Amino acid sequence: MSSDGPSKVAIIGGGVIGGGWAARFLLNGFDVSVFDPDPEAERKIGEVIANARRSLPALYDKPLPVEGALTFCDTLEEAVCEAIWVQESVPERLALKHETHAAISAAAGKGAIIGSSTSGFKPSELNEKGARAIVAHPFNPVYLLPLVELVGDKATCEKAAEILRSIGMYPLTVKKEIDAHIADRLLEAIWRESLWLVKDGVATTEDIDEAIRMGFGLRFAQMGLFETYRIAGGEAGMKHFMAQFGPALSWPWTKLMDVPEFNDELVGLIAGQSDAQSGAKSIRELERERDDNLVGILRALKVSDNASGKVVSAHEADLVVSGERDGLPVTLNRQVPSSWTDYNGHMNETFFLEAGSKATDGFMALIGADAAYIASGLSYFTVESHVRYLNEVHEGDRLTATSQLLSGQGKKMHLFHRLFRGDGELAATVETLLLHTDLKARRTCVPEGEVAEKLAEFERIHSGFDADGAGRFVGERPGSR
Ligand SMILES: NC(=O)C1=CN([C@@H]2O[C@H](COP(=O)(O)OP(=O)(O)OC[C@H]3O[C@@H](n4cnc5c(N)ncnc54)[C@H](O)[C@@H]3O)[C@@H](O)[C@H]2O)C=CC1
Ligand SMILES: C[N+](C)(C)CC(=O)CC(=O)[O-]
Repeated sequence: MSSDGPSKVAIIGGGVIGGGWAARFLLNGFDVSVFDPDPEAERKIGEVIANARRSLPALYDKPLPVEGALTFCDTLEEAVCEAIWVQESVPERLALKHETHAAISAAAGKGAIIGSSTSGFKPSELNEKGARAIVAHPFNPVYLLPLVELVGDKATCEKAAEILRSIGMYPLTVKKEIDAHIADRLLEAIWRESLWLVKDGVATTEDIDEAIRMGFGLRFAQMGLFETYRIAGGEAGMKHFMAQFGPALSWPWTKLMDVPEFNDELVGLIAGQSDAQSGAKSIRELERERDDNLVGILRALKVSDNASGKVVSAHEADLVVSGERDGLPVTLNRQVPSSWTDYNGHMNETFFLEAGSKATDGFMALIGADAAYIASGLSYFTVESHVRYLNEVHEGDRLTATSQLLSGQGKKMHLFHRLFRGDGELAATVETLLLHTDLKARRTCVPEGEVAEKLAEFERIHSGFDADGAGRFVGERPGSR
């Protein structure tokens, strides 16, 4: 985003991938203009964006920027005009890519990044008729998966990488151009071998999916291939692994050098089994199932600070929670993820406390008891909390917390958090008492310096506000005092 307002991105081709790019940019505050001659494009992109809205914000414990504006254009030229990034996602046919890139190059501004989502074409092929595109190959769903393979002009790839990081993605620059880049070459190997296994009657499409998701698929999200196999070599590591399994390279473990004949019979066999396996659910339902699982996995990796979880954390660090409500600081602002809801169809009790705990973290940052302070060996420990559940909260609701300091005397920090729903209703209060603690000695101690000063300042300001609902005992009737 520029200081003059949101920057504009153009999406040329708004199918599965173009729609995903549109959602990723839009939800990160960019204005997005789409050109796609399909009369159904607006409906389809609308459905993809709806799925993105319920999943992408759920990755973060902070709010994403204000959403940009989405415009559908009648011409490619109109979409591209003044865009800082033009992303082509038309079908994978080289002649169509040439035609489209000729039009984009003619219409785009000189400084605009022109990216192609191509799964397999090299930049030298895309540009053989004079265009200036780089490959920016994403993964489906583009709004959730961080990886984008960048191939082509170094300076353009560097500029593109910076923008991709700002929208929570992970740019991987491919060292030399090659057909199908990196990941699709790996996927193609699994895909071809799987087609053989179904064609030869060894396994059904469902058996193959179970073989992936019950086993090595689980490993791949967190350690990839080489780190996983290093561990599989036992204490002797990769050398031992290679000594043991190296000979398999010349055993008949693979048919990769051969491809099954691509004909109607093969398509019928695979599509028929796939329909039997998953046809009871619509594609949009399957997408939502996939997205919920991906959010869960990405959030788990965020907690363990591993793999793609690090990308989510890095993006989250750039997001800001700020502002005031009723004169009190806003210390939490986030969307309620589906993983916070339960069998009663609303936010589970546990997560009100989690939200209160995050609001405490937010308040600690405000008084200078932030990550650097904690790393210096001082922190706060919670010793008591009281949650009042006042109104239901549902998946997708915007949850905001304000924090009021009731007392900051000595070692004590007594906070009263109010949790509000997006419609402004008070959903809960979390009253919590914390003690300032020396992390090395594991003993309480009195805070000094900036933290003590800020506590005194907040206490002075916040004492002027009422704290209706604070100090109640469990089971106390409303209005009984
Ligand atoms: N589907 C996937 O899993 C992935 C696909 N890709 C790549 O993304 C690109 C697009 O693939 P999908 O989105 O899957 O295809 P798609 O068929 O879902 O969408 C293509 C869209 O382009 C539109 N289109 C056709 N001609 C056009 C033109 N002249 N100008 C503007 N729009 C036009 C179509 O109406 C359609 O909406 C391909 O290069 C593909 O290799 C990349 C990553 C993953
Ligand atoms: C099947 N595919 C080649 C279009 C896959 C990709 O390009 C990436 C993905 O999302 O799997």
